[in-house]
Amino acid sequence: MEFRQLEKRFSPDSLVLAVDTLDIPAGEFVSLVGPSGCGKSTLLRLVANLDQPTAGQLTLVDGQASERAFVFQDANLIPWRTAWENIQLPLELRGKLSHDDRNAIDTAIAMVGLRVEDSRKFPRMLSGGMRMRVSLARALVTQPSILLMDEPFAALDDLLRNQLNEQLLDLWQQQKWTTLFVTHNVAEAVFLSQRILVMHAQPGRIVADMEVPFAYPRRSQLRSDPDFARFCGQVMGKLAGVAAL
Ligand SMILES: Nc1ncnc2c1ncn2[C@@H]1O[C@H](COP(=O)(O)OP(=O)(O)OP(=O)(O)O)[C@@H](O)[C@H]1O
Repeated sequence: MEFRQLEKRFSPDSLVLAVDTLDIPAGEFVSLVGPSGCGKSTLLRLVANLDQPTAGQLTLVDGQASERAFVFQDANLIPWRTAWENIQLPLELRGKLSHDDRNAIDTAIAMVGLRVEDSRKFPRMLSGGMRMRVSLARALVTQPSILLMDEPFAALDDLLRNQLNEQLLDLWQQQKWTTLFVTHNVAEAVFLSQRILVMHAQPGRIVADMEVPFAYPRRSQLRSDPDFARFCGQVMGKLAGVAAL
């Protein structure tokens, strides 16, 4: 993913996002952190092709443009469809469902740890964590090469969030999507990512590009490692520097 002099304005006199040079290799897990309104979601929307830059270029190389999937903070499920039927939706939009599509749905359900009996339920019958698993399965069913996640676990309790973080990492290690993950939680960004981009507001710019020095697979014990706490402190320091600007 190559960003070159990329700019986004919503009106001529307000520059919301400016990314001069940024390269994200295929398969990398990158988190974006920064103050509210600094343009994190805008950057994700540009990568998702949900919005267009007003200047510059964003190039997706190596066939990455083929499939991009987006997971939002709100699971955004259709209430009158079962979980299974929600997951089926992106395949349905491509055309008539094939036998392979049905297998892909079953695989996605198994990947996110959803029970088959829960996949037959309607969203209102599922917990917040299960709804997020359905939302993730709906993103994964298309076998994306790019996964865009905008605070997907922010509404969940810490225990569940940690569990889902670990499961997400296991899946990423198997599937190696190029992943852009927006979060306000520094520990979550450090636990998940290979690289953290710290952003600054007005206009949204990347002010620090930090490599996370922990090997995969990462297990829950990492969260109580003093080196983990130290690195979180460094990221917090960059964020505090941004807030002080
Ligand atoms: N469609 C739009 N029209 C006008 N302004 C917009 C639009 N979308 C976003 N903005 C503005 O662009 C800026 C960046 O918004 P964005 O949602 O990308 O920030 P963010 O970093 O994701 O914020 P948060 O952490 O609060 O979710 C904000 O000032 C916002 O008001």
